Amino acid sequence: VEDEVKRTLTQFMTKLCGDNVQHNSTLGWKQDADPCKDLWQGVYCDAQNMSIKRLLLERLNLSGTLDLAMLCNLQPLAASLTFLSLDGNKLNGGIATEIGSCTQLTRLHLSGNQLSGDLPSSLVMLNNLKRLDISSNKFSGPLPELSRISGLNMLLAQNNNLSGNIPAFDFSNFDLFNVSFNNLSGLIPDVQGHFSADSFLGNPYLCGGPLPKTCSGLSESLNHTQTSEDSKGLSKDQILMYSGYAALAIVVILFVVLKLCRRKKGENKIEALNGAVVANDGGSEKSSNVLRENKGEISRSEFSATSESGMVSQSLVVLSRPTANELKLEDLLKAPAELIGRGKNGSLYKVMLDNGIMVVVKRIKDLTISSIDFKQRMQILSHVKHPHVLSPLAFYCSKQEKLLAYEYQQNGSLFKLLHGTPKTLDWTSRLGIAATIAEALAFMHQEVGQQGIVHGNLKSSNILLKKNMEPCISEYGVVGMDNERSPFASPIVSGGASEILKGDVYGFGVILLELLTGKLVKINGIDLTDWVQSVVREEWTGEVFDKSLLSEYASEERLVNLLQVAVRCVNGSPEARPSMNQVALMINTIKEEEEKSLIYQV
Ligand SMILES: Nc1ncnc2c1ncn2[C@@H]1O[C@H](COP(=O)(O)OP(=O)(O)OP(=O)(O)O)[C@@H](O)[C@H]1O
Repeated sequence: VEDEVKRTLTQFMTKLCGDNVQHNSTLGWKQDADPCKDLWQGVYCDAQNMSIKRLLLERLNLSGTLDLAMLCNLQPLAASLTFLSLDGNKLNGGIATEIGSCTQLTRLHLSGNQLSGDLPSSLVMLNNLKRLDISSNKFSGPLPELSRISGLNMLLAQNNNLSGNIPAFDFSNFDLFNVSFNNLSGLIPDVQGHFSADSFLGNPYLCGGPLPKTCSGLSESLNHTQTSEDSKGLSKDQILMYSGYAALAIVVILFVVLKLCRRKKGENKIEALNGAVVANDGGSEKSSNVLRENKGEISRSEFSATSESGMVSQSLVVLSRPTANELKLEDLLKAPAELIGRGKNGSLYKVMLDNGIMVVVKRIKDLTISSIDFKQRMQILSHVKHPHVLSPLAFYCSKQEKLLAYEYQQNGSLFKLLHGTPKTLDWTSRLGIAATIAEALAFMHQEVGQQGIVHGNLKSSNILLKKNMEPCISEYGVVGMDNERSPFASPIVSGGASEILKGDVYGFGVILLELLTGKLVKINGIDLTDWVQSVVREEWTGEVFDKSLLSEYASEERLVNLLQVAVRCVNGSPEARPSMNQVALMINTIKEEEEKSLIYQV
């Protein structure tokens, strides 16, 4: 790496460290070392041309100043940097206009700092940007016209001080969008059913769907209110408007009270129903009905789906639209169900709905999790979408019964693909699955891991194959809902979060071993992990690999590279395991090498 780049990076880090002058050398960022060849923490390079691709400096207690101008003014860096993450530090400063020169950036993550000032309009020049996270800072001023960045699929800007209108985004492009708890105003552009009120809450002057507040007359009075902020007295219009609100509030309160009274009645019936279900669990096998008993007693209206995504209620809460738009608890109650699994976390039913859609319903076995925790967890998970993580369609929660509905994946699981017959999974597909799952898991760890929501039960039967045979992780966050020390019980995880995440890293390592060896996790009582480790110790590494991979001439070098990643993941001590982010990067490098070699072969 060129001296100029090294110098700029060390200066950039010195500024990030602020008063903590020792910090940059403990992170290995030394002028006399090489960022790509030596161990500079958080620096990831392109192995081919030794250029800096990613700077991932999350949660390192950096309390200095962010100087993006320094980084983006240096051509070689600006031309290579694709991912910059400084989440969860205590950085000051802002986003400099020069950010517009870092044109290769696909991800910019700055959440959880003390950054302030306006967002520069040069952000719009980042044509490659896909994910922007500036949440939980002190940014102010308007949102730039980010709608002009066509590939942007995530914008997290919640918990700032942003003002002005929301640009006219095409929300169908977004997996994640949140601007809640700012000072934004005006009409929300059409979200086309993609996001719920949660993404916009806490902006007193924002109006229109999906917020319950309509815009009629409000924008006008709002402009008026904002321009005459200093004037003490209320205008006639404002008095009218506020009295209108007061009347509306009274009507809403009356409505809620009425609803609660009616629901109380309904609840008793549901509890009775659940009692029957729980009691029936042991006996119901094939072609039973998940929740059929007593259904005659229940009137239709009491089971209508809650229309607000993520709202807490006794009825079915629909999380995923449009797939589950019409899904009602009643539909699940009356549909024929087939028991397809009884794992340690509960039973799994395949349910054919009236409209022909097939869903699976997981009945969570452990009922010690409180309904509040369960609902809260579902709320959080419903906002975190990744194309390779299966989101629940809906959930149901009462004291005695917790259900989760997912779309049925007819192509089965990775377990079946690897261990069923015929075995058809070639090396390129296995490497592709490993890379996709690693990236999806790294994403989930980044988005919800710090809140203690991990997969908790990662295994090949929980990796499902979608219609296009692409893999996805199912049942993310279902485990760990039970015991009292559940990470979720104390969302403020201090220092323990990464430990919890390392359980998933282990589970992922075992999946890698299954992909590489083609063997079951337990064969005649012998643990696959122990077996692989003993064979590798004896230096018979070649013996480990699935014979079918060797016979298709898969590169042994890359098999060994992937095995090394797997062995690091299943290390006995959690702290020695890499993070999922590091795992994803390592596997991507192996995959890129594989792809290059294929091009040469052609
Ligand atoms: N959405 C789905 N579509 C199709 N098959 C599924 C779906 N979810 C799970 N399965 C499959 O159904 C079977 C039973 O699933 P279940 O979750 O009960 O088993 P498990 O993973 O062994 O148990 P547990 O997760 O409780 O430890 C597994 O083979 C799994 O791959």
